[in-house]
Amino acid sequence: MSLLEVRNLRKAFGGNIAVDGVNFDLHAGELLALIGPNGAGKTTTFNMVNGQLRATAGSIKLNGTELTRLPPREIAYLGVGRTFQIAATFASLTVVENVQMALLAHNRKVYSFWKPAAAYYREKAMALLAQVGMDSQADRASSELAYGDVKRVELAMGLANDPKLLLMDEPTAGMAPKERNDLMALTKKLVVDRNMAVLFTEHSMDVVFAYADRMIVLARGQLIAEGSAEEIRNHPKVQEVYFGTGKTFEKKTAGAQA
Ligand SMILES: Nc1ncnc2c1ncn2[C@@H]1O[C@H](COP(=O)(O)OP(=O)(O)OP(=O)(O)O)[C@@H](O)[C@H]1O
Repeated sequence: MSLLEVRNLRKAFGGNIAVDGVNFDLHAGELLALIGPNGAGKTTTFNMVNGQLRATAGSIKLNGTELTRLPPREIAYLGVGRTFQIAATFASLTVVENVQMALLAHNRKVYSFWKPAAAYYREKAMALLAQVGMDSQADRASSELAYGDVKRVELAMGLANDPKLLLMDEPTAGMAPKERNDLMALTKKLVVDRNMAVLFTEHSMDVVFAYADRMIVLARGQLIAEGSAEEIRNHPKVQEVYFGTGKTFEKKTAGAQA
């Protein structure tokens, strides 16, 4: 059985059908990219998987449990995580405190005014930071971190609920090529080490082709292709929808920059 089974998933916003009968599977230990041009329905699909949006029709099962009528909290509890965007919210906290806050949220603890955040889950938070290579920077202010390091901390926070499936919405947006590759190599390692699944959206085709085990392509709400980098690159429908968008599918020449 697949970890995640999406069947005939549909979302209409009034007359606008954002997701139109989408089917796909995702297995433990797999890094699956969800790609497609702007407005294809990627974010809407994501938001239905984690319960932020209610599907108009169709089914989403995690290990056989139907998610479509569950609230986001229950879905998180069942093992669907999502990377946080900490930049705006928790810049005033230290690195480790950010992860502690994510652990607090997951464990439904009520934060007490009289007990500083530093008192909760420090050890567990340090263990998560070690997994993303950020334990040596645990007590720094998050606001001082380089962007690539912020993304690592976000990844550690996403692991706070020990997810079976982690959703990552454009994880490498705004990053330089080297940082991008480091973050995706780390993500891939976590997928293997933890035997979890990752579903990620991404606009950088280089990242997708280099790291995804498999990819699915949406266009105007419909799934138009599914397969390996090679299959997607050569898929006529994919080439058609990307034609003119500036995203190319040529094979990389030897020595080309990722
Ligand atoms: N809350 C909403 N209300 C109405 N229409 C929406 C809403 N959210 C998304 N849509 C529409 O649904 C379609 C799919 O949008 P979605 O954001 O899922 O695409 P996307 O593939 O994530 O695009 P992008 O790559 O630009 O983020 C678009 O036509 C969009 O305008």
